[in-house]
Amino acid sequence: MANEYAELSEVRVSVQQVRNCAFSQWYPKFAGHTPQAKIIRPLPDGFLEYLEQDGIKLPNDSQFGKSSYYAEIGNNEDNEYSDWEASEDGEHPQGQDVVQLFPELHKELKDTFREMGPLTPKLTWSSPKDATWILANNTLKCTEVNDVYLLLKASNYITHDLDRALTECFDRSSTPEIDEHLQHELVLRKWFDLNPALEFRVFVKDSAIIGVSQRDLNYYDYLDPLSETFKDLLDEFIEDIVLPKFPDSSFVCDVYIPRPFEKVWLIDFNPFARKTDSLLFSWNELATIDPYKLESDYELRLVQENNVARFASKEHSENQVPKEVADAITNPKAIQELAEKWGELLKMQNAEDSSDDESGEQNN
Ligand SMILES: Nc1ncnc2c1ncn2[C@@H]1O[C@H](COP(=O)(O)OP(=O)(O)OP(=O)(O)O)[C@@H](O)[C@H]1O
Ligand SMILES: [Mg+2]
Repeated sequence: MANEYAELSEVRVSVQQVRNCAFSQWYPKFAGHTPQAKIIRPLPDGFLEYLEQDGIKLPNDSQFGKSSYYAEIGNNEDNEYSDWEASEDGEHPQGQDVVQLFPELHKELKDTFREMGPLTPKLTWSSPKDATWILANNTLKCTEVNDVYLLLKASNYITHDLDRALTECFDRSSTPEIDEHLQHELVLRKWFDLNPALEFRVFVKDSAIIGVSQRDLNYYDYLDPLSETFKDLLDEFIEDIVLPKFPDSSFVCDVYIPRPFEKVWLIDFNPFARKTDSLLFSWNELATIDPYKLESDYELRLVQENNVARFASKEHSENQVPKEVADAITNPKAIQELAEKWGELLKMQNAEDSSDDESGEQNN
């Protein structure tokens, strides 16, 4: 009975390894290989306090120009909320004091939008990927400062960065002072429309690639024939660009390889640790691959046509709605089409149910 189950393989991660993956630690080393970003560091205490507060309050300052969140809302007969009455000075009652917590940062963010245009935010390690539902476009694309606040406030991943980033580290208790001196940063990445099919996660162990996974877990028929092209590009990129500059020999690195498949873009570093999503691999598998004994080349794993259903319930799916529904929200014609499709599906299902009943009756 003793060895009936294989033990879970240990994947040890140190505080230093996690810190190496903080955006500001690696970004300056990879200029020209990673999309443009601005790092704001240190963050004012008032902003961290704001992020930790329950509830979502948005600033509504008239000083720096109007926000679309307030531009069209006014107190009129059609929307007589009781809250409005509390505010006699014409200001939105919700937002009166928020901006006072971090006025300089608020201004800096607005200036950054003016310089950079649309952008996507990230805290020290994590982006608010689980909170896209809160923006009208259902993506991480922000066009104004309030989009940034909404995403960050609505995300559990951001809370994790603030409260539990180092919990998994084996040497954490021996370095308690590190927790106190953790300096968080806000990263503002210039937005570009990337094709999720061409994003990959590269697992590097002891300076060798041990596996690569597609990052978006949908099936794309054109990826398989390109596997060798991707592997050649990745081998060169990790060997020549990443390994000489990244301080660790084991890490997980996210990349983007757009057409015409000549250049690899670095998106992010993550610790080689269980809390990093292993996507199409399992951590047990990754932990037990010995890079010195890899029999053949590493595997670039793609979602196959016949196993899409396995990944049908995706990460953050509790926060997602089908794309058709999201699109339909802004398009009346799409709503009509969606309703028609839905009706057809219901009819089909009813037909199936009644034929099941009939065959059931026959069997009885
Ligand atoms: N500059 C950008 N413009 C548009 N989209 C971007 C940009 N940078 C990143 N993204 C998108 O945001 C996603 C999340 O980014 P990133 O990998 O940095 O987040 P993360 O929170 O570290 O994710 P994980 O938890 O999986 O490590 C990427 O997969 C990519 O699709
Ligand atoms: Mg990451």
